[in-house]
Amino acid sequence: MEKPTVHSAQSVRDIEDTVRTDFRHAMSYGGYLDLDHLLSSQHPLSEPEHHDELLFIIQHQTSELWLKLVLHELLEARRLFDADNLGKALKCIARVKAIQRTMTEQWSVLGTLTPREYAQFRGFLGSSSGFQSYQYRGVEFLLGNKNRGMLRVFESEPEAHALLGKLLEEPTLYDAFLRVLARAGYDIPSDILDRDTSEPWTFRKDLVPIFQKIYESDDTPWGLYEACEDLVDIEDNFQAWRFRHLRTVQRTIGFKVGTGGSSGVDFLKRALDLTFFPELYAVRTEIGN
Ligand code: HEM
Ligand SMILES: N[C@@H](CC(=O)c1ccccc1NC=O)C(=O)O
Repeated sequence: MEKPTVHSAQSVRDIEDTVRTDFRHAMSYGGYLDLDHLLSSQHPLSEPEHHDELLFIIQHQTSELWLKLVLHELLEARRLFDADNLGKALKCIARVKAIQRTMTEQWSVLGTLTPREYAQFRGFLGSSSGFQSYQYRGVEFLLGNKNRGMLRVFESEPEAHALLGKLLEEPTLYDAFLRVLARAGYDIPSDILDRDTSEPWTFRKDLVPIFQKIYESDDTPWGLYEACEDLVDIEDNFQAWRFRHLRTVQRTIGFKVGTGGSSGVDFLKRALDLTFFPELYAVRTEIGN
């Protein structure tokens, strides 16, 4: 006779008696997370409502939540660089890198939106566009892609304008790191340390031998080497996000002009030529054994 198969798995789990069920006077999940607010913040505009507009809204809202945390962590990393607390700064950067990977993988969700589905509600988006994301622009500013002209987009949003104005003036994460290097004894030219930090970063050839020393010397403190590689990782991850955005845009709207007024794919392509930390890439050409 065949043995009966024993199934230990069940389809119902008992709720333990100790599980709390009365939240009239106690903090609950929804209360702590303000879910009423969060989950009533999706307002599709299409009429009749298009099934896929909710996907579009949630993809953007989750991206904005992650960008909020990226900004929070990068600001803390910059503060920790200023305090010469390299270990903790790198912990913040590790979190940023993990968020970036999640944001890049998230494009696969929007990739399920077909061109026709998007065309059916695109008209309801009017002139709104990701180009107007102040948090995205804030991250770019903090990483060194400063552009005063971008502020004009935010003239009708005073808080966003003020935040970007501040980030435009302040030192970038890279500025803060170069100051760490100067304090650690590396010969960073003084005009770099005193530069007008509201200007975009421009390539400095004289930094390349300094990075070469960091990369080639066995005496380099590990944290400094690691910080250099982390910056390269951040730039790499940023470019991967831009590339997936570009490819998603191309498969969804082809070569149509953007709702924000740009040429679309062509405009986005040009962002792939941008670099935050050019010397950290240039040094690779010089590295020997
Ligand atoms: C079907 C989906 C999407 C399409 C067709 C699309 C299209 C575009 C286009 C054409 C631009 C150029 C500016 C313009 O003229 O509008 C742009 C910029 C931008 N989009 Fe999207 N986008 C999509 C999804 C997203 C998502 C999910 C995000 C996440 C936040 C996003 C963030 C941005 C950002 C930050 C920019 C500015 C990029 C830059 O300055 O280089 N986009 N998008
Ligand atoms: N620029 C997009 C529209 C778009 O994607 C969008 C519209 C409103 C809010 C966020 C958006 N996302 C990224 O640009 C387009 O041209 O179709």
